[in-house]
Amino acid sequence: MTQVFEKHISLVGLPGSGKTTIGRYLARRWSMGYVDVDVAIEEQIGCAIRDFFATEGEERFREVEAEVLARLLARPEKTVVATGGGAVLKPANRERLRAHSTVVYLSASPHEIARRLQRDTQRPLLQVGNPLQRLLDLHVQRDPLYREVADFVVAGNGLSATQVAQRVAMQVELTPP
Ligand SMILES: Nc1ncnc2c1ncn2[C@@H]1O[C@H](COP(=O)(O)OP(=O)(O)OP(=O)(O)O)[C@@H](O)[C@H]1O
Ligand SMILES: O=C(O)C1=C[C@@H](O)[C@@H](O)[C@H](O)C1
Ligand SMILES: [Mg+2]
Repeated sequence: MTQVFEKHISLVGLPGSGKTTIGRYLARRWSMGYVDVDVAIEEQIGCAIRDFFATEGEERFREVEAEVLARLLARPEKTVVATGGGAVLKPANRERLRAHSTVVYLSASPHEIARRLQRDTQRPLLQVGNPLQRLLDLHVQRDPLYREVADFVVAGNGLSATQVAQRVAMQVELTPP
């Protein structure tokens, strides 16, 4: 179903909450473009985010992330935007997300996400001895920020990625913002 939206559709949530997976589904469903901010950042920096974190540090990464997000949200053609898990940390990013997109928070419990990402080696923030504890800490810090920026909150615990994607689609289609 081709949909005409006045704003981009942005997905926010913890690492592993399904932003990339569900973003791709929605873009296909609505015949819209899709962009993964992490991929756009890697194109700009010319290396893996994991390596950039290691060499340049998180603060520099957040600056690049803010630049890339601003550029993508300024594009006129409406796209589905899968943000990085930490995009909501900067107030300027939250303002831009709200101004230029309908924001969906994919909420999922740290326990569920830890199960999904058991064998992950790509997410720098989770390459620690106790990834579950890290996810619990990130959840405490970020859940209020994801909620602050969100037009819709969709809970994914116990649902498949397809089920979550269908719920997001129904919400956005039934309640056009
Ligand atoms: N609702 C779901 N149920 C089960 N598995 C899921 C669900 N959503 C995503 N997954 C799986 O969890 C993993 C992480 O999902 P994904 O890469 O889409 O998360 P992300 O939010 O984009 O993470 P990041 O912020 O690190 O980019 C993938 O293997 C994906 O298939
Ligand atoms: O949660 C985070 O802070 C991050 C999530 C990823 O999407 C990447 O943007 C990066 O690894 C940082
Ligand atoms: Mg992703």
